[in-house]
Amino acid sequence: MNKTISVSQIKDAAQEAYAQFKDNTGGKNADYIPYLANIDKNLFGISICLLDGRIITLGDSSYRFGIESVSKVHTAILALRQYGAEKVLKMIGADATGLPFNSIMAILLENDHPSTPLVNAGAITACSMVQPVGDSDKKWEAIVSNITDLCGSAPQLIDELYKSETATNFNNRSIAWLLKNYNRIYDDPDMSLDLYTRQCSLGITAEQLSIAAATVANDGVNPVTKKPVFDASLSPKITSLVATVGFYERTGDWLYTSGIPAKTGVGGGVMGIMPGHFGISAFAPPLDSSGNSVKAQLAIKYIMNKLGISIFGSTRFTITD
Ligand SMILES: NC(=O)CC[C@H](N)C(=O)O
Repeated sequence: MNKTISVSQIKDAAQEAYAQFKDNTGGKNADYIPYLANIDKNLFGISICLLDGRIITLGDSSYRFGIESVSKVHTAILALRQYGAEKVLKMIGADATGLPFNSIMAILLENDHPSTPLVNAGAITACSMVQPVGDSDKKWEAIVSNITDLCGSAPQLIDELYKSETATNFNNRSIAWLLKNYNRIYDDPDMSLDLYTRQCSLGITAEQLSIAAATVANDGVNPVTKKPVFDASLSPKITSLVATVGFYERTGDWLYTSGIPAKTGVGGGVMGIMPGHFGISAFAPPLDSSGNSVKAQLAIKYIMNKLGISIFGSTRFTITD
């Protein structure tokens, strides 16, 4: 089936989602990172970036929140840019773990068979791969400049979050050294962990994340700045990683109900990719038991279902004025 969807239909669906879920009180802020526990739980924003560069925003879409695990997508893209698709598959992998994002059990079970850059272990490995290996400052510059290219504007480090997370990331410290034990980390483990912690502490807006998602949906060309960021051949690789594990152990339920590959973070952000059509992001701090924003999930699901589209469906659609 073919159909057209107008920009005003998309705007209406987003507005309805915003109005319907604004006062939802489900979920609870992440509390294992002290900074996140204190963020206003009523914040709620939605942003959709179309491939012609138009952006539809609602609510707190320009509030800077902790990007957290959504940054795993960005740094996976950087590893893909620097190493290519084949090497990333060999050095990290592209499988779901089926376990929580910070699982140590997953590493033990996988032994030397790697998984994905979109859980903590693989994301720390991705940070270890960022070139130039051995140079923390230059690696950090590469990570930030890649995120800037994808979002079309710079993220800003939330120093308090970085300190809060560094002081409490004991589980991630174990992961970094366990990776070393299995030869699955390619730079100094402490440095790789610090880069990972810092990238998670970057402040980002829902609007910026929707632009980054739209860049993936647009074969690597940022639809707002028009800058080519990565080779078009990498887009399906990135979307497949996001589809496989974007919601950790809840990824199947998410894809089944929403129809869009998306990645979450415990800061409350979600970024979804609709290849060839748009990038979408929603942000609200309270999370479900797997660390995924309750309101962001509800909003994105509502919009997808209202528009009647799914990455798995046979309906082909064109977005018109
Ligand atoms: N799921 C997340 O967003 C987790 C990110 C967080 N920095 C952590 O490593 O625990």
